[in-house]
Amino acid sequence: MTDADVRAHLDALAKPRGSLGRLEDIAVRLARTQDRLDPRTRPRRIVLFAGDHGCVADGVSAWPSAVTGMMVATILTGRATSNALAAAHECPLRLVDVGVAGPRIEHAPAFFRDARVADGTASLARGAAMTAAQFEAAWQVGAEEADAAIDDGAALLIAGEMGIGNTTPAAALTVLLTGLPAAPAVGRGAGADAAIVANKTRIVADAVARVAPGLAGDTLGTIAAVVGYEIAAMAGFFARGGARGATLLLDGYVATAAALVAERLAPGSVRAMIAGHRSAEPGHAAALAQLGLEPLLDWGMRLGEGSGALVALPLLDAAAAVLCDVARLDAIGAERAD
Ligand SMILES: Cc1cc2ncn([C@H]3O[C@H](COP(=O)(O)O)[C@@H](O)[C@H]3O)c2cc1C
Ligand SMILES: O=C(O)c1cccnc1
Repeated sequence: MTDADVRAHLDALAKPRGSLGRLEDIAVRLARTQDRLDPRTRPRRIVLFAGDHGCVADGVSAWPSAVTGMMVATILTGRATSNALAAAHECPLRLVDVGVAGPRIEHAPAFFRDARVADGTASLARGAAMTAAQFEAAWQVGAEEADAAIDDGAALLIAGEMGIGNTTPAAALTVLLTGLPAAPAVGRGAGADAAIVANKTRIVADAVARVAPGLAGDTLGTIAAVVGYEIAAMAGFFARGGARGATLLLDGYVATAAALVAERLAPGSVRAMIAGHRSAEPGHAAALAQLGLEPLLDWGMRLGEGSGALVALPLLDAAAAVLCDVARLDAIGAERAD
């Protein structure tokens, strides 16, 4: 199926040609991700992956690592932004601890999974963030989550993340995998001031300079040196979900860094991806451009947790509804005048 096939289908519906404007472009993209003229956005699922980052001790975030655990606890009570938006848009949510550093959750609800690979990464400022084996373990957790969602019928998948410090590995991966210099790849994350941004920029530049020579020879090991557990899990989630024919709706800068990893290690994953929005993080545009993706929204959002993808989700519902539920012009007895 080609773009032209989807356009021909849209043009045969009971409406003037092109009258739904950009919604028709979104419909084409959605249909192509599932290779069908009647793509589905339901059932769907958002999986939030949580992890901590050793580099927070090196001063890359405005927030301490303990906030990751606090937000995990908040998500478990159903009162985080991600819970609110997921509920608003009827998207079942799961939460997976793949590398949080704090105490383990006890007596968790069924939507939580403890799949902790380690108690946070080592600092990418001082050496490898994780080993190749740890990367593969986290990737596998994400792949299992995609399998479980698709086995339950999900046609559309969103990955979200919670991990104080994770815009630093996201920037390092963007620099490593797009060639963007460190300065335009590094932003304020969850509210870093100018001094933190300067320190973060130096740490990202140094880490990438240290590991980049290994990229061609040991791609997985090089990525592992600057990744985070939640990012590795999101990459495995995307690679498996895309391979099994689900639509992948991307969130912001951190999720897109995972998408870059997925595409590098499982080429072709990008065919399943739709970019929900462009984050306020300055490197996001370059990361999306590397993947050839146009964001649906550009609203200055910079939260993560899958929030931008969840806000964009109704646009895909609208595109699917048009493709699936609108009558053909010939079926109502009319002829084209346009
Ligand atoms: C209360 C709170 C809730 C969040 N939800 C997502 N993030 C987002 O901000 C963090 C990344 O920014 P940085 O790299 O600057 O630390 C991640 O946890 C990300 O999910 C949050 C951050 C905070 C503080
Ligand atoms: O765009 C993102 O993914 C993002 C931006 C700021 C903080 N956390 C995540």
